[in-house]
Parts: sequence; structure tokens; C-alpha cells
Amino acid sequence: MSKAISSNLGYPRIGGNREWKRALERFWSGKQSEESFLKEIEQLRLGLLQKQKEHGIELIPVGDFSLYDHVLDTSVMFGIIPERFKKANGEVSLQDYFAIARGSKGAVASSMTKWFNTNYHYIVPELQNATPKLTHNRPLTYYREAKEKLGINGKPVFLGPITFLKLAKGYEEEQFDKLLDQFLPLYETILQELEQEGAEWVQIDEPILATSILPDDLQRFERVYQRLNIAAPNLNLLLQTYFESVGYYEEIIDLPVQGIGLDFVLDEGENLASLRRFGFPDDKVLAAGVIDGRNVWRANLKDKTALLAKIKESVPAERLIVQPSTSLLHVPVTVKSETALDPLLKDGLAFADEKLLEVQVLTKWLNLGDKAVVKEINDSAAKIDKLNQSSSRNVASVQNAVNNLQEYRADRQSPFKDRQKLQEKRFNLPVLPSTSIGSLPQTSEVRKARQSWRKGEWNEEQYEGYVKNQIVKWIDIQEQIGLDVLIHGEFERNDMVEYFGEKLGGFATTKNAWVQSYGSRCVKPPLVYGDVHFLEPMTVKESVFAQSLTNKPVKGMLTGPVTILNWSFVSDHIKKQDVLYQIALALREEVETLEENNIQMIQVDEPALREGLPLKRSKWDDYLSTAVYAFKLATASVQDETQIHTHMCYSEFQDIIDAINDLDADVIAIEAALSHGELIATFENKVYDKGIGLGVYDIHSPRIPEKTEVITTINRALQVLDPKLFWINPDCGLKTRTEEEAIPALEVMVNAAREVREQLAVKK
Ligand SMILES: CN1c2c(nc(N)[nH]c2=O)NC[C@@H]1CNc1ccc(C(=O)N[C@@H](CCC(=O)N[C@@H](CCC(=O)N[C@@H](CCC(=O)O)C(=O)O)C(=O)O)C(=O)O)cc1
Ligand SMILES: N[C@@H](CCS)C(=O)O
Ligand SMILES: [Zn+2]
Repeated sequence: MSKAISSNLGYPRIGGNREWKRALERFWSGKQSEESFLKEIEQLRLGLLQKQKEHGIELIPVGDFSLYDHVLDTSVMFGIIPERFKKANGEVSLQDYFAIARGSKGAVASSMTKWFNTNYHYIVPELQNATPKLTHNRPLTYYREAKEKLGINGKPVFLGPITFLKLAKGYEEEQFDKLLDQFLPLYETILQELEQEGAEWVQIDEPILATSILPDDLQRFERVYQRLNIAAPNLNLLLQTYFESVGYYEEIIDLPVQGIGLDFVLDEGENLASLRRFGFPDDKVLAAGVIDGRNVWRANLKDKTALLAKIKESVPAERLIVQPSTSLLHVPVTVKSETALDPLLKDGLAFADEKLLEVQVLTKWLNLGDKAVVKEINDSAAKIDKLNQSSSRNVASVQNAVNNLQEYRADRQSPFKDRQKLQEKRFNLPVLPSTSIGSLPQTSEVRKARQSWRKGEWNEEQYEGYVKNQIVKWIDIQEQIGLDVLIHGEFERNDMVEYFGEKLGGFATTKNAWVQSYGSRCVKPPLVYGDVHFLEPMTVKESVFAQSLTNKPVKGMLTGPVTILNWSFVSDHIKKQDVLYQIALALREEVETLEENNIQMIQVDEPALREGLPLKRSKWDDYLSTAVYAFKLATASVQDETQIHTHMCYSEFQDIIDAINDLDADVIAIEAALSHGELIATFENKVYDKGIGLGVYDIHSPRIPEKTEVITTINRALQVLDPKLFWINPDCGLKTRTEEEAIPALEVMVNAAREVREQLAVKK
């Protein structure tokens, strides 16, 4: 390289107006042919590349685009198809690809779990009996496409072999190296073909390097990259890490590759400290992730030039690539769409497109110095200063409360065993009580109703009336099905976090700031711009109304502090921990108001508790104790008779069972079906002595479970969990399902519960 260059690691797939989501859903519903769907997707994909070029990116990622998930793409490229989806002719059609992710009539979907510490979910590769083969060179296909159609000499991006295997399941640890040896020749072929085609750089993502890897893994990295480097000597391999600092800096920078990508945003500068302490090899390029790829706040370019100046002391500009710290998959597309935001706030934001411009400015600064970009740099600092000085950011009473947390009781009055007796008496539930997680089908009718209200076509009364009718209808349906503990259905909520963002002080919400969560499903994380505070009751009206319709208990339904924090974009100017406690205190007021209004069971969901766990084990204890404290701060002030529930989903929970226990919730409903019962094994070695429901069917698939399957899952769980404490529930909320899917599935679940209840009665 003769100068610093600008680069990107990955760009949002969904399109500025979620064109991608709409195309996928049209195709799945049979409203669009495969040919026209693929044509439309191709246009979208090319448009995204073109846009990155127009925003000044020189090294543009190709192959990061996906029709569902990039981990699934990697599996399919290597012929890793679960047996139940395999065809006799060995081919994998587009339908098969989607079936692995979404399930089909005859087969359950593959597991889905969190992509490291993000709210993006990937499809877990299943390696049982796998014979890896290169079915097609995916990076090559997209490299060619960009070159031929747009004249872009792209940077193919793909998942590295060690991270891919670490994310997969279906093998024993002892088999790891044997498997790696099966994949290595395939990676060699990918690289050789790219080299022959004229590619200059490839980005091999190995985010596993930011986790607590072991010395054995380090040796694997040495072996693997030695081979890959020899396989394609004229291709530049950029080993890309992100999400945290790397654990073994000195060893990693010496790996036989031409470039190393490091995250200089997260982790309080640990990568920078290592760089300054140990230096950087003269024969390598450093891809410096200096623009935050995980948050949406404008970068203070003055600070960023100071950061780059420090980096430059160890690596000269001509060996620097400037880039975001992670793929931009995790941020929305452009601030331009936010026409309704307060201009002060809007000026403080940078989504994917604006981040690319920031990268461009910083690259110019490295190459041409201050003068070339003085306006842009001063402008960014001025906009941030203006926002920081805004009075809306600071609420003295909230800051005071967070400074005096000792005044708030964060433990229940009595231990669980005592509360349990009181609650048994109060609720008088059967053994294996059945319930569901909270949301009920968010049909397009429900969403249209909300849209009509938002547009002003419906007044408040009309919309409230509509929501009430939904609640009436579904309380009746739940009674008919025979569920023991009911829910109101969350019909008034667009999303379990955004809804609270709309109601709490210190938050702002956006019009179009969508981010992919899994498959075609997107979320719009709210913005925390100032001190968070309770303004007025947020959920009480709907819960009280639902409870008035039935004698069965209806659970109040809140999202917990850790989840609200993790699934929002929190401004850098406030300490995350303070925001967490502010949210917890606001929720505490909501919990107390629900209780005052005779809501006797309150569920506080924490699906993001596991996701927020730092990648390095050394940081777990601090994180978990803070998270547990925040949950208790929000929930512990209730009477012993009030039953606190919580719920978690789509994560690997084995490591945090003790923290889950420490939440001291009376009941937890936890996803287990989609991880195909693996969680159950955890309880073979761990005693869990509070109420627990392990999800007994997968809600993210349209497939209706068989009663026998559900019974098998329940019986398996009962081998390790006390039937007196066991609850029956689906994996997660039912908002993504249709009525025709949700009702029969709940019926199957309730009938399965009845049957097992009878078996238990006979055994007695
Ligand atoms: C539990 N999960 C959640 C996560 N993160 C969250 N923030 N929220 C979650 O619930 N992470 C882990 C999992 C991920 N699971 C899901 C499940 C489902 C969705 C989902 O369905 N997303 C919807 C968007 C939901 C929403 O905000 N809807 C709004 C706006 C709806 C809309 O698009 N309106 C249309 C017009 C109406 C119409 O004609 O239908 C429009 O604007 O064009 C609302 O309901 O008001 C999705 O569609 O992707 C996400 C994560
Ligand atoms: N109560 C929420 C939890 C999702 S994790 C729901 O049911 O959708
Ligand atoms: Zn859930």
C-alpha cells in the first residue's frame, strides 16, 4: 500500500426501507417466484455495494450479504446439511436453505443462537456425520459479481475455519483437529481460486479470537494460517477480529497473514494498550477499527484523530486500513430517513452510511493531514458538544437516586421456600401449570391498526378499543384452550424494548432505524440520549383490563433492565451501568404500580442477560453481579405473595445458571426446544430449586408440534427437574406466528401437559 485506505467489514443487508425483508417474506408466502425474487435481491445486493463505493470506501466487502444468515451460508457452502434436510440427489435448493433455518412440515429447524454478544442470531451448523465438501466457492461468486457488474475489486469476506467450527455443534472436543483437517483443504481451494481470479485482499473473520481462547486454540491458529498463507501466496489475508480486544495480542500479530484487523472501540482501549506496549510487525497491515460498528452515535472525529495519531506511532499510515470496529450489520442504514427526530439529536447520530463517511474523513486525515478535513472534524466535535450541553440529557433527581441505591431494597422479604408456600395458597395451580411467554400473534391487522393510529387516521380511543378487543378475544381463546396462567398478548406493543423506549424519559425512538435480528425479522432499538426515568404507568392499563376478564391469573408483562439496556443504543456520554440502574428504578415503579393494581404475577423478561455477557470469562463475575442486582432492584420490592416470573431465550444458558438462580425470580420460563433439549442436560449436574419452565416447543417455526414430541420433551425435563416446580410453556412469545399456528400449537402443549399430569398422578 502506498497510503492509508478506507475499508468496511460488512454492510446491512436489509436495505434502507427493509426491501430485503419484504422480498423474503413475499417469496416465503408464495407471492413471488424464485426467479423474480432472486433478480430483485441481486439488484439490492449490487445497490449496497455501489452505495459503499459512493461513500468513499476503497476496500468494499463482498459476500457478506446473505439471504438469511452468513453462518448458514458457510454451512451450506461446505455441504453441512442436517440429515433431515438432505435430498437423495445431494442438491440444496433455495427452499431447502430456508427450511434449515425455519423448519419445514417434516423437520425441525436447526438451532438458532446469539452471534457473540449481539442481538443478531445465527443458525448453528450441525456437524454430526458431516463430510465437508466445497459445494460452491461462495466468496468467488460474489467477488466476480462485483467485478463484472460494478467494476469493484471487492474484498471477499468469510468466516474463518476456527470460528466456524467453534460455533458449530455435533462433535466432541477431541474431534476438533480432525474436523479442522477436513475443512482446511476446502479453505485452501477458496483462497487459491480467489487468487487466480485476481483478488487482492480477503477478510477472514475470526471473532473467536476476542473470546477466552485457550493455548491449544492458539496453536491451531498458527497451524491453520500457516497453511492458508502457503496455499495462496499472492493473496493478502486479513485476519479480522471484533467485538472485544484479542486475548493473545503478541501471538496473534505474529500469525502468518498479511493483515490483522483489531477493534479499537470496545474494551477501554485494551488493543491500543497492547499495540503501544508490544508494537506491530513491519511486514503487516493493521486494519484499525476506530469507528464504532455497534452503536449509532456520531464519532467525535477530534478524538478519533487523536486515537489514530497514537496508532500511527506504531504503524505508519501506508500500512493502515481505516474501518469500523465491526460489521455494520448491527446498525441501521442511514440517519437521513429520520425526518421526525429533534435536529439536535439527529445531528448526534451516525448510522451505517454516515459511519462510512466518518471512515472516509479519517482516512483522508491520515493521508493528507488536518487541513484536508478540518471542517468535517470541527463540525463533528461541535455537534456532539451541543448535544452534550443540552439540558434534556441531565435529570438531577435520577442521578441522585442512582447515587443512593442503598435506599432501595434489592432482596425479596422472604426466601423462595417461604414465598412458595404463600403463592401456592394464593394461586392454587395444578402441577405442571401451563402458560405462555407474553406476546400473541402480531398479525398484519394488528400492525395496520397501530399504523393507522400513528398516522392519525385513528384516534387514541379507536386504537385502544381495538387493542381491548384483541385482549378480550385472546383471553377467551386461552380459557378455551385451558391454559392455567394467562397473558394479555402485548398487542399494544410494537416491540418489547422499543415500546418501553417510547414510554420512558431519556429515550427517543426512530422512524426507520431497523436492524436485522434473525432471518427477516428486524428490530428498531430505541436511543438512550439522557438520564432514564419513569414518566407514567406503561403497562398497567392493559394488564388490569385483561385481569378483569378472567378468574385465572394474568401475568403483568415487562421487559427487564438488562434487556432494555442491551437492545437500545446508549449514548457514550453516560456510563452504561448508571443507565442500567436508572432503567431498573423506573421499572421498579412500574412493578409497584402493577402490584398496587392487584396484578399478582409479574413477568420481567431478560432474554438479553446472557447475550450481554462479556466475551472474556475474566469479566463475567462483574457483569453478572451487576445484571442480577439490576433485576432485583426492579423486582424485589413486591410482597411475598406476588409471583415474579422471568423469561430468557435463544442463548446458551449453561454457563450462567447460577446467576439465573440469583435473580431470585419465583418462576423462570427458558427456551430449550430450539436448542433441541441441550439445556436439560445442564440440570443433571445443577440443582435448580425455583419454579422453572423449559420451553417445550419451538415458536420460531410455523410447524405445529406433535403431542408425542412435547410429551417426550416434558418427560425428559422431569428426569432432572422437580415436577412440583415445573411449568409448561413455549420457547418464547408467539408474536411471529399466525392465529392458525398459535392456537393448535398451544392446544397440543396444554393436552401434552394434561397427559403428563395424569401419568404423574397414577405414579403417585
Ligand atoms: C425476542 N426477540 C427480540 C429481540 N430484540 C428485540 N428488540 N425484540 C424482540 O422481541 N431479540 C431476540 C428476539 C428476536 N425476535 C424477534 C421476533 C420478532 C421480531 C419482529 O417481528 N419484528 C418485526 C417488527 C416489529 C415492529 O417493530 N413492528 C412495528 C412496525 C411494523 C411495520 O413494519 N409496519 C409496517 C406497516 C404495517 C403492516 O402493513 O404490516 C411498515 O412500517 O411498513 C409495529 O408493530 O408497529 C418485523 O417485521 O421484523 C423481531 C425480533
Ligand atoms: N414477552 C416477550 C418475550 C420475548 S423474549 C414475548 O412474549 O414476546
Ligand atoms: Zn423470548
